[in-house]
Amino acid sequence: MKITLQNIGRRFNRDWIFKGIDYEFEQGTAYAILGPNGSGKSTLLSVLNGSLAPSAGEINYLLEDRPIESELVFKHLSLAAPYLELIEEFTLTEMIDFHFKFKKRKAGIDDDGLIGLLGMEQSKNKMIKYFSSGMKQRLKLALAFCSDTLMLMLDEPTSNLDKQGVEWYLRLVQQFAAGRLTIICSNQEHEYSFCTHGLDISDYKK
Ligand SMILES: Nc1ncnc2c1ncn2[C@@H]1O[C@H](COP(=O)(O)OP(=O)(O)OP(=O)(O)O)[C@@H](O)[C@H]1O
Repeated sequence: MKITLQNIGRRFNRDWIFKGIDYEFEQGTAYAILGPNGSGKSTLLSVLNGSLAPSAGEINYLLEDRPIESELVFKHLSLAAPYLELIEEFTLTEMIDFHFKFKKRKAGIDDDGLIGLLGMEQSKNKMIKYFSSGMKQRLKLALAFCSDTLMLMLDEPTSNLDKQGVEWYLRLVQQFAAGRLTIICSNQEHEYSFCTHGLDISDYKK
């Protein structure tokens, strides 16, 4: 999988959030999208995952050298972000089963394996609405990591996680990000320090 940006810009009304981004994202590499609060990291991630059209420029996706339409890109990616909601009325087991109706599981990841990875054996039948904010964040991350997708896009992955949660996240990165195209939106070094490439939104403000 490869994503190519040519002269990409996005504006809301008359305000350009970023302009003139030329960049390539390649399979097997981890990228950090950096910048202060409100600089446009989540906006760029939405452009990259096909949920927001750019206002200028061209974005192209190649899967094994074949082009993919931006409307179909979602099939190949997993996204975890603060603005993505879990289904509060589901129990943990129901949420996992629902998620994997749409995405293939990574080999060897059954319900018990995933619940073990989360350390939530006691909460199998608890409704998501009774989960703490850290438990919800762990669940979003685990569902993204354990889906068999080529691209992993994580926006503020350690929000609501305590120190142990951050260590848990970094172990999942080691275990499940290898070989994928990984993109982390962040302004906290501990959550992106494993990334080998960085794109700073502040460089594209004009
Ligand atoms: N739908 C929208 N309509 C108008 N303005 C928007 C919209 N979405 C985002 N913006 C604006 O675009 C700018 C960038 O927002 P974005 O959420 O991408 O920043 P961010 O770098 O991810 O911020 P944070 O670190 O706080 O999450 C902000 O000024 C925001 O108000």
